[in-house]
Amino acid sequence: MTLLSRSEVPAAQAQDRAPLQNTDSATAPVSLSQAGLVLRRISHSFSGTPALRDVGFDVGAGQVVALLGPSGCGKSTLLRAIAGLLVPDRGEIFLDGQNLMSIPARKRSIGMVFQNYALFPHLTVAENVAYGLISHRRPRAEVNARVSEMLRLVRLEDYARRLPRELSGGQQQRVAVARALAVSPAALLLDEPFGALDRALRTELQDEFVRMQADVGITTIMVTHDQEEAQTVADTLVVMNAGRVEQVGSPEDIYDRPASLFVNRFMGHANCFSAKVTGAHTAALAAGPTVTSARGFAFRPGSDVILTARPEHVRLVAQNDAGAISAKWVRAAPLAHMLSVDLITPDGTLIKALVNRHDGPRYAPGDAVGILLDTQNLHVFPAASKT
Ligand SMILES: Nc1ncnc2c1ncn2[C@@H]1O[C@H](COP(=O)(O)OP(=O)(O)OP(=O)(O)O)[C@@H](O)[C@H]1O
Repeated sequence: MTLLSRSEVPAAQAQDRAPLQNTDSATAPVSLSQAGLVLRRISHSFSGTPALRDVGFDVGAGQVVALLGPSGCGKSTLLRAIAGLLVPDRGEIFLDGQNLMSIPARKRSIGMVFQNYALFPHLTVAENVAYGLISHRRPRAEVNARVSEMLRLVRLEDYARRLPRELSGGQQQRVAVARALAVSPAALLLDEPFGALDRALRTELQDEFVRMQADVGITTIMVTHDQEEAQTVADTLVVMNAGRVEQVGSPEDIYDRPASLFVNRFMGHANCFSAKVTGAHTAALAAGPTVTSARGFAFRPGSDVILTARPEHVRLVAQNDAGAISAKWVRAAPLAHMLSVDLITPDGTLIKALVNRHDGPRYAPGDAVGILLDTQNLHVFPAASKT
C-alpha cells in the first residue's frame, strides 16, 4: 500500500499528534521538522478589501481540521491559498516542514475535493481516479493497482467502468475523494465536500470519511457550513469571522468555552441577556433579577456585559419563583426526547429552552413562565462585543 496508514506514519509525524495550538500568536516560530500544515500570518485583499487577516494555525500530521464561519469570512480563499491557486499578499504556509510559498500548485502534494466534485465527465470512474497517476507518468501496472486500491477504499470497486453521469451524487463525491488520494498527497483539502447531498447521505458519507481517515490518516482541512458535520468529522475546529481566526479548539472547547460572543452565537444557540456587573459573582439583568455566576465575572462592578446561556442551561419554573426571569410561553417543538421551547420576556427578548419532554407541567401559548439560568454554565462578554 503506497498510502500511509496511521500505523505507518513516520516517527517525525507521529510525534506531532499533539493538540493543535491556538496560534493567536499566528507568528509562533516554525520548526522545519514540524509535520503537518503550518499557516502563519496569512493576509489577502481583493481590490483593497481584506479577505484574510493575519490567519495562523497549525494542523498536526494526520489531523482533520474543520474551517467554519459565515459566508464570505474567507474559508475558500484560505483553502485556495494553501492549494496554491491563489498567492496571498502576505504570510507563509509550510507542509511537513517545507515552505510552500515558492512551490507551484501542481507540485505541492495537496489533494483537493470541491463541492461539485469536478470529475472529468467523459472519463470513466477508473480513468478519473487514474488521471493524476498517469499525469505523473506512473507505470501502467502501478496505476491499475492503485486505482483498484482507491476504489476499494471508497467502496466503488463495481463502478470502475461507469461515467460520472451514471453515478449518484454521493458516489461521485467518493470518486472525487479517491481521485484526490490516488497520488498519495501529503495533505487533503475538502471544500464543502458533502454540501450538495441530502441529509441522510451526508451523514452516511461523513461516517465513511471518518472510517477512511482512520485507515489513511491524512492531514486534512475541510470547509463546511454544517456544525454537526464539523463536530462529527474533525478533531479540531477553526472558527473564522471576517477574515480572522476567532478561535481554534476541540469541538467541546468551542461549544463549552467560546472565546467570543461571536463563537458562542455561531456554534449552537446562545440566549443573550444584557446585564450590569454588580459584584465579583453577581450581575443585574436588564430583564429584572440578579444572577449569580459560579465562575464569577471577570469585569469591574458597573461594567455593562452580555450574559449568555445555552438552551439546555435554561430551566423553566413558576413565574413567582425567587430569582426567576418573567417570560411567556410562545411555542414548543419535540426534538427526540426533548422539547425545544420558545419563550419571550416582557422586553421582547426571545429565549430558547431545551427541556425534557416528559418533565414539568404542560404550558399553552401565552402562559406565564419563570426562567432560571444555570449559573454554572453562563458565559460573559463585554456589552460592545461584535456578533
Ligand atoms: N476572486 C475574487 N475577487 C474578489 N473578491 C473575492 C474573490 N474571491 C473571494 N472574494 C471575496 O473575499 C471574501 C471571502 O470570500 P470566500 O469565498 O473566501 O468566503 P467563504 O467563507 O468561503 O464564503 P462561502 O461560505 O460563501 O463560500 C468575500 O467577501 C468574497 O466576496
